Amino acid sequence: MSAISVLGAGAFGTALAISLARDGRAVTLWARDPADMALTRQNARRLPGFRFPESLAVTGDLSEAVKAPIILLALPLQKMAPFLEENRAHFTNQTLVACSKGVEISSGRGPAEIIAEICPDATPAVLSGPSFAVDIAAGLPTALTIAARNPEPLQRALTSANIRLYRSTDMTGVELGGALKNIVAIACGIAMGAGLGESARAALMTRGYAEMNRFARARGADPETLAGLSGFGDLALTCTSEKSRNYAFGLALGRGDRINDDVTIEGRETAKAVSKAAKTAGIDMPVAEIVVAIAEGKVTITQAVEILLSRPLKEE
Ligand SMILES: NC(=O)C1=CN([C@@H]2O[C@H](COP(=O)(O)OP(=O)(O)OC[C@H]3O[C@@H](n4cnc5c(N)ncnc54)[C@H](O)[C@@H]3O)[C@@H](O)[C@H]2O)C=CC1
Ligand SMILES: O=C(CO)COP(=O)(O)O
Repeated sequence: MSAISVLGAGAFGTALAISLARDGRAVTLWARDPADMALTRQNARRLPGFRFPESLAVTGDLSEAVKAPIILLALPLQKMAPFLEENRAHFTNQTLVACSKGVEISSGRGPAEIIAEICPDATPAVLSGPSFAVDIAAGLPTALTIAARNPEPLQRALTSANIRLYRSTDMTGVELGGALKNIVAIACGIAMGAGLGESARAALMTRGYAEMNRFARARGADPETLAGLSGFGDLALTCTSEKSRNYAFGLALGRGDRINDDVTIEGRETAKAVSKAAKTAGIDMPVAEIVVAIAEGKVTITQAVEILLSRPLKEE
C-alpha cells in the first residue's frame, strides 16, 4: 500500500506524483485510463517527456488507490464534487488534499467545503501556490503552501526534494488565493493580447489583487494569507507567463484567436462563480465581471476598457 495516492492524472497530478516518488516514496497515481501510462511509464497526453520513477505505481483501480492515508485530489475543480459524490463510499477517514484551484459554479463552494460536505469523515486540506506542472516534473525548485486544521504532519509528508512546503491553517485563504488569481491572469492575458501594454497589466494585477482580498476577506480568509505564495505568489507567476493556461486563454481572447477547448482553464468557470457570489454578497468585483462579459462575448475589449476607466473615482 502506498502512503500517498494522487487521484487525477492530468499535468499537475502527474507532476506531483513524479516529484514525491523521486524521493523513493511509494506513490500511486490513479487514472481513469491508465493502460498507456502503465506501459510507457510517462503521461504522453498531459505531461510528455517525464519518465515515471520506479516507486510510482499507476492504477485504474480506485479501491486500491484509496487505501493510502493521504490522497491528493488533482481533478479540475468543477469535476471534484461529482467525482466525490459518485465514489463517496471509498472516502472514509483519509486526508484529502485538494490540489484544484477554483470555485464551483453551481454552489459557490471551494474545494475544502466540497470535501467536508461530501466526505464528512475525511480530513480536508488544501495545497496551492505558484508552480507549473512542467517545472515540478523537471525537478526545478518550487515553494507551495499546505493548509489544514493540523498542517504539520502533512507538511512533512508532502515536502519533496524540489517542493518546499510552508504551512497554514487558513484553508479558505489558501484555496481562494489559488482560485481567484486565475481570473486576474485571464484579464492580464486579454490586456496583453489586445496590445493595451504592460502598464495596463500592472494596473490589472494590482486592482485584481485588491478585489481578490475583498472577496477572500468576506469569506473569512486572513488577508496575510493572500499576500503569501497562494495569492501574491501565484498571481505574479500566472499573470506574466505564457505557460499559464489562464493567461494564454486571455491572450487568445485579446488577439481574437481560436480557443482550444481541450485545455483546463479554471479561471473561466471561477470568474462566473465568483461574480455571481459577489453580486449576492454586495462585493465589488469589476475585474471578474469584465472577464465574464468578454469571455461570453457580451462586451468588446474596447467597451471593457471604457467600462473600467469610467468607474467612479475612489480612494485606493
Ligand atoms: N497544470 C498546472 O501547472 C497546475 C494545475 N493546478 C490545478 O490542478 C487542477 C488539475 O489541473 P491539470 O492537472 O493541469 O489539468 P489537466 O487538464 O492536465 O488534467 C485534468 C485531468 O483530470 C482528469 N479528469 C477530468 N474529469 C475527471 C473525472 N470525472 N474523473 C477522473 N478524472 C477526471 C482528466 O482525465 C485529466 O487527466 C486544476 O484545478 C489546476 O488549476 C494547480 C497548479 C499547477
Ligand atoms: O496554477 C498554476 C500555476 O501555479 C497553473 O496555472 P494555469 O492553470 O493557468 O496553467
